[in-house]
Amino acid sequence: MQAVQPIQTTDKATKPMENREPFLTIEGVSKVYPTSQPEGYTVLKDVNLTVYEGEFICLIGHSGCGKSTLLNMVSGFNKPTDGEVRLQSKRISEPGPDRMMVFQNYALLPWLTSFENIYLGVDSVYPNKSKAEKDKIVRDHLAMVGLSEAADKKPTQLSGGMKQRVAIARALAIRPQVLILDEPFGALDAITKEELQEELLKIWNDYRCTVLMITHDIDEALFLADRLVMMTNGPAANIGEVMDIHFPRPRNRTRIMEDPEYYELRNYALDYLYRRFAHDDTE
Ligand SMILES: Nc1ncnc2c1ncn2[C@@H]1O[C@H](COP(=O)(O)OP(=O)(O)OP(=O)(O)O)[C@@H](O)[C@H]1O
Repeated sequence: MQAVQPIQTTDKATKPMENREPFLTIEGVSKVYPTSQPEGYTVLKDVNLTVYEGEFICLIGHSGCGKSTLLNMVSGFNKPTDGEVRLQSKRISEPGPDRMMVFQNYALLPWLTSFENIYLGVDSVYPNKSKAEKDKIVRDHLAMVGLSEAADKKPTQLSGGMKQRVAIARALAIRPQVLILDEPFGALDAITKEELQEELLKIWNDYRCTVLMITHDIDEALFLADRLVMMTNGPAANIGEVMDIHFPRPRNRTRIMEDPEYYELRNYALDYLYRRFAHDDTE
């Protein structure tokens, strides 16, 4: 039997990787939402994370700890109260085509076809490309997610998995540097979810963009991520630990699940979430 390696975690989340420049930097980020109380509600306090180019990062933590708030500050839809988020050396202050988000509820425009939903983003980011070039980008991305046949269908004519494929194609069609996924497979059945996880890994392998993904599913994180960021509970949540996931790529689900380290990591994350940072959801 293969020897089990010690689980590598860090509480600093800024561990330097050999000779690599930080790509995305979350530095001293706090967020306070206004409330009727003068001090407001501190969701996040002093969050620090360094992400390297091409990494696949999953983020896990109990409901309400501030995961979406944190990723919304990377997307630029939300702003830190203190601290800053930088992409390369540029401070993020607003949304931009270098960072695209995919949400659990797909967020497709219901009156547009799959083709038109993707075209809309391509057209706004590449206004100087010809119609033929833009059409080709859309067709290539529909093909990438296996939906060429569904180009003319509207969201109501698509299954949940198909809608999420369109949303992923739409995000990637404009070639973002960072893909931000907020529980993208949370509403899908188990089989569709596994299919899409595998497709996402293939696409990420081809594109090599940097991925930040919120999930509630430890197995999903272990299959997809290079590192699993584990949040503490709110209020004033931050990053408790970061777990390194070293399974070789390309990943094969069966092979990973036969690896004794899989259960070591899984149990470690479960223990973190349900014992050390147990959360009373009735609160
Ligand atoms: N715009 C806002 N104004 C005030 N409070 C907010 C706002 N957005 C989020 N919150 C609060 O901040 C906390 C964190 O919310 P957030 O959605 O970031 O958590 P989460 O970890 O992503 O939760 P979940 O896993 O349930 O999606 C919650 O208590 C939420 O009610």
